[in-house]
Order: sequence, then C-alpha cells, then structure tokens
Amino acid sequence: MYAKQPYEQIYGSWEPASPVAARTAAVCKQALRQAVAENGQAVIAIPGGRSITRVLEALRDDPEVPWEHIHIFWVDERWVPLEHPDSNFGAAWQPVLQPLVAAGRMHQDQVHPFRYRSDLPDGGVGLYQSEFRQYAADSAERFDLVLLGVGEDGHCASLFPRHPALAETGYGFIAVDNSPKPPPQRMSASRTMIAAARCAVLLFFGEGKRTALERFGDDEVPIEACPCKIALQAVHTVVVTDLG
Ligand SMILES: O=C(O)[C@H](O)[C@@H](O)[C@H](O)[C@H](O)COP(=O)(O)O
Repeated sequence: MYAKQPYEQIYGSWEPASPVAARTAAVCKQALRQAVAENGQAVIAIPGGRSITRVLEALRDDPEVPWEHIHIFWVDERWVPLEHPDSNFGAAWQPVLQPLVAAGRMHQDQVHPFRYRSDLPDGGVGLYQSEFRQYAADSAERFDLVLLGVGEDGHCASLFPRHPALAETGYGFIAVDNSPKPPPQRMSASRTMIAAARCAVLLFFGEGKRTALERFGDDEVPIEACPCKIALQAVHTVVVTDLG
C-alpha cells in the first residue's frame, strides 16, 4: 500500500513572477535538487497541453534550476512526428527547451522525446521504455518530478476516465488507443508509473477545470472516474490552481 499524504495546494492567479509561480518553481526546484544530491541527476516528466508551458517558462527563467543535471521525458505523447504541430515535444521544445540548449544551460542529449515509430506494432513505446531505464537507473526507475496538466474530465497524461488504459497496472510506458481527446493514438506513463513519482505537480488552471478539481478533492470519486487522483499516491503531491 502507498502511504497517502496530504497534498499541498498552491493557489493564486498565475502571472510570471507571481507568488503562485514562485512557490511552484520552489517546489519543483526542491524535488530536482534533492534528486541531484542523491543521484547526481534528476528525471522530470512533462505532458502536453497549454498549462504546462507557463510552469516550464518559470523554470526556464529561474537561474537556480539545475538544468545541467536534468533529463526530460514525456509523461505522454501523441503518435505524431516530432515536427507535427500536435506534438507534445514541440510544444515544450520551441519556447523552453531549445532556448535552454542554445544558452548552454543543458545539452540536447538530456532531452528525451518519444519518437513515434509507425513501423513498429507498439509505435515505439518499448524503445522509449528502454531509453528511460538507461537514464532513470540511478533513481529507482521513477520520475523525480512529474508535471501533469489536468483535463476538464479529470484525465492526466493520456489516462482518461473509464478508459481501458487505466486497467494496465504494469509499470512503464504504455500504448493508448481510442483516446477521447484527439489524436486517438498516444503513449502514456502507466498509472503505477505516475503513482511511483517522488513529486507530482497537478495543474488546474481556468474555470473549465473547476469540476475536475472538485472531483479530485472528493474522497468518494474513484480513480477510474477521475484519473488525476493517481497523483495522490506519489510521495509528495502538489496542486497548483487559480480556482478559489
Ligand atoms: O497530450 C495531451 O493532451 C496532454 O498531455 C494532456 O494530458 C494535457 O496535459 C491535459 O489535457 C491538460 O491540457 P491543458 O493544459 O491544455 O488544459
């Protein structure tokens, strides 16, 4: 059984350098620094969507983030080429990761996109798992920090309410078919992989996420109906929201 701990909630209107942005950056830095102190590196997993960009931009602009020791993986990705406009990689690469690489704050080898392989039955998910193992070996093969944008329906990563992918309890990256959010084919970290994270940060920004936030905080709602509750099993869970 997982030792469930209360989660920290960071509340406020998000503006660059606002208190909520500063506290969120501080939480992320603490998780990353702790991993670097213990393992010499930190493994962070990020999703797609709009919410994540503001957090990544805050971390990009923070001189105290140890980017030189961070390996970045994707907690979920759409089965599209890296240069496709729907790519979760592209959404983070252009505004955040490319500038960090260009500034010499991290090396391109530290960025680990999921590469969709149309020639492989699993789309390349197995290869991604192998790549992750190689870099996460020193940190018990788990995410030191996972950032999760939450959808209106309570999904996180590509784990959607009452979707068969939620029943895949093996540890690792999985293929997801028939995603209700387009595109239909994706890869995602499994629920056990997200649950094992040392620190999980959930983002609920905007009125459209109010129901999801309420359901997240409702003990009566099961994970199957609100998958972002998986993050409650992480060692440290943090909710960031502008919803009062
Ligand atoms: O590929 C994706 O679509 C994402 O990884 C997805 O899980 C996203 O993070 C949430 O839907 C939140 O999206 P927003 O931040 O845009 O609300």
